[in-house]
Amino acid sequence: MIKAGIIGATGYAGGELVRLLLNHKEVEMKWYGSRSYIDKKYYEVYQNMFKLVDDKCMDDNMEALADEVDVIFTATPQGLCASLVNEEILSKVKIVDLSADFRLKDVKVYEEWYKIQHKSPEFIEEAVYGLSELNREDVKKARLVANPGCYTTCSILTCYPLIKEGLIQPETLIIDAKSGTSGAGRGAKIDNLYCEVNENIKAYGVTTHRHTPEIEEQLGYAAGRAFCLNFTPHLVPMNRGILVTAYASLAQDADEDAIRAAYEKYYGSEYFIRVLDKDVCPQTKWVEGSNFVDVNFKIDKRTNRVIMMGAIDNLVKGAAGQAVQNMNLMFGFEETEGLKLVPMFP
Ligand SMILES: NC(=O)C1=CN([C@@H]2O[C@H](COP(=O)(O)OP(=O)(O)OC[C@H]3O[C@@H](n4cnc5c(N)ncnc54)[C@H](OP(=O)(O)O)[C@@H]3O)[C@@H](O)[C@H]2O)C=CC1
Ligand SMILES: CC(=O)N[C@@H](CCC(=O)OP(=O)(O)O)C(=O)O
Repeated sequence: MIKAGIIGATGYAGGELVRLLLNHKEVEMKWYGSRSYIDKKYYEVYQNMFKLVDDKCMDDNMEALADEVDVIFTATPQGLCASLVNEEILSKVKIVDLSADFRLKDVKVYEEWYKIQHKSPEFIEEAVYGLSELNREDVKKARLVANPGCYTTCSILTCYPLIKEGLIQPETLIIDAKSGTSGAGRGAKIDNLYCEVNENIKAYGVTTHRHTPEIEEQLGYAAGRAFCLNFTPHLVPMNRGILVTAYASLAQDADEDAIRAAYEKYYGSEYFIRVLDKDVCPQTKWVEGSNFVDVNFKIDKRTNRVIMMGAIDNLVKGAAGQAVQNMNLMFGFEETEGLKLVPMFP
């Protein structure tokens, strides 16, 4: 058994990590990190943990935590992990950072989109982008994994095979994404009040959302060249779930058979990615509570464009589930351990 600690255990992503790790046969949960709830019982923060977790919340001291556990998850706001990590800590523990601190390889891009100064750029190069399906071998060897964002996970996985196989023109790519409100975290914000979200749908971060450079960077590697795309997120009145609808012009010679073959080539043997049957459009409910991503596509012959679709649970594959999948790879466990969750429906 390995010992695990979470900094930011009281947030939505941290709470989901606790739920998954309590069911993981190789992990013992040791540290429920928080700033606001130190010395309160964890179940007082999340009553669904009553009789399941008796521990108290601890502070967010990464130095002390590194002496107690084998793996640290940082499920904290942007900038925090980068401000705490150092070589001594990384020589003792492995870290899976759920924030964006180590996702972008160019620190200038990070500072421009996140509007904060990066506190430990020396670890950016070493950090492995933790999209397990694309970077499995590197994740296995990593000390520091940058867990991808929720929109980015769904967007990249939905489009990757077509870009990698040259079946679409990358510069024409437009990604429209919709998320449930848990994507915004547990903190009180006016934008997330019931009256603002219920019976409503709105775009936000148009042309400025910070997941844009992350998607561009990863899909740029697949394309073999840098390119720009349009990414527009929307907030919808659901608790969980992300639906991506992406549009791109077909490359010459790309047809339905070639596209289906590309999805099968990259995802046919993946446990967590399901390429749905022809004409079946992904729905967030079909993956809710699970670590699955469902993808599919349709060609519009009138416009010679392909519409790619993907659905994930933002808190599972989009955050905590993917973090556990990465941890499994880093410690040589079965990749699916603790994650063979059947989706909840309805
Ligand atoms: N929600 C989602 O769907 C996804 C979230 N993420 C990322 O995961 C991370 C956590 O997100 P989420 O759970 O949604 O956010 P929440 O706002 O729900 O939780 C934030 C957590 O961080 C802790 N925290 C806040 N400020 C500090 C600080 N200065 N020092 C130490 N701890 C602090 C909070 O603890 P306390 O209040 O007890 O002090 C809380 O546990 C973020 O980086 C987010 O971008 C990634 C993918 C998806
Ligand atoms: C609905 C909603 O607000 N979603 C969040 C994305 C959550 C996420 O994945 O964020 P990080 O990249 O910061 O880890 C947002 O748009 O900011």
